[in-house]
Amino acid sequence: MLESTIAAIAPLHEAAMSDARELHGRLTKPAGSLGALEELSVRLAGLAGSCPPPLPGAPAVAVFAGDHGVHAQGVSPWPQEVTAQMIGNFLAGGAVVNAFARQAGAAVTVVDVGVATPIPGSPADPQDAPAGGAAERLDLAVPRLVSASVRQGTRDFTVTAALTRDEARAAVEAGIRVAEELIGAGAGILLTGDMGIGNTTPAAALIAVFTGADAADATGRGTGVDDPTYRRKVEVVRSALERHRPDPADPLGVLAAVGGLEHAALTGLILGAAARRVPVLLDGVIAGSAALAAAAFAPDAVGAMVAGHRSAEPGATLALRRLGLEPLIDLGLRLGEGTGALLALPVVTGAIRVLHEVATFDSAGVAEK
Ligand SMILES: O=C(O)c1ccc[n+]([C@@H]2O[C@H](COP(=O)([O-])O)[C@@H](O)[C@H]2O)c1
Ligand SMILES: Cc1cc2nc[nH]c2cc1C
Repeated sequence: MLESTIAAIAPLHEAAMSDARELHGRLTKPAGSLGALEELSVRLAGLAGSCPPPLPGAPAVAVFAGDHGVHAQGVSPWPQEVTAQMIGNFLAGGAVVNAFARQAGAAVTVVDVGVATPIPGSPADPQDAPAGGAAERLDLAVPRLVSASVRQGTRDFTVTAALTRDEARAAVEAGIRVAEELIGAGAGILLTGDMGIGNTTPAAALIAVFTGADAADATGRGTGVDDPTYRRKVEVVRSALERHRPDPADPLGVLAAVGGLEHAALTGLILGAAARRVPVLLDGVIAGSAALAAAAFAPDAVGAMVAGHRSAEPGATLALRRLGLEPLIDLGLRLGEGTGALLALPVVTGAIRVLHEVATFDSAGVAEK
């Protein structure tokens, strides 16, 4: 499934992009006056293979959740149980992602790919929970839980590989499956979300591997760690890179060695969206690390990616720079959950709406310079 998804990812459609550039030149605005929105709309025309590209109807945010063996190294001030507790909060509609999703009109799907403790309000054994199944229709009112657990948290990658290659592949394929379900249920744009106490540590390790950055430059303060914890976090990332020496040309091996289940699943979501030529709006540093893995699997997948925002986490900027993506908003957010992507959604829709609705100089009778 991973191989066939990668094989389906193709370059942007050049003719649709030149049509979009030409149309921009005829719309009633000075050329280039919509800044980055113009190039974004051109790229989305190339992704859709048509000009104008479709308005991104039925937005869907997928929040992938997992726990991390490396949490045992004291890299986060928060207890691991908060991952499961926050899932309970997402399902009850009480988290920031829910507030922003309601504002944006986006459906919320929470995907357990590897949570270590019981999810409040859910069957004790996630294996007993009903399988996610295709959402018949995207329901905006009720957040949905998909149980796709690969294992209950990763192993501590300062001791051994976080995942086996088979586990990493299962998580990537779970993400591909979610992309296919959401697109099958009518989603015109996917948004990435994540929840996992400790997950900024594997994100930093992945970003260091794929960009070649030093551990100290790729590592940030996550939920807000103090100086001693930050120094320990940098050393944890550095020692994991030295222990595993992951090969950036082998993304599955990198995800297995120093990744996380939600990072791997997000990689799959991005690949699944790119294969179906549906845009995927990236949230913060965890999405950035997954996007690097997706680009290592399939360089053309970058054509489907839109950077929602610049997370305050320094690795996010390194990842976006490597991918050649400019973030749409830069508000110092570092929450995750998909919040930055949701805030950026109207910017993406606006960029496309211009190509649908704005009059030309000719049709509006406005004189050109
Ligand atoms: O999205 C981001 O860039 C981001 C930056 C810092 C923290 N987070 C969130 O905070 C959690 C991880 O932080 P930490 O300090 O436990 O590694 C996890 O649930 C992420 O969704 C997310
Ligand atoms: C409360 C809390 C909410 C979050 N949302 C995403 N990551 C999070 C981490 C914490 C600690």
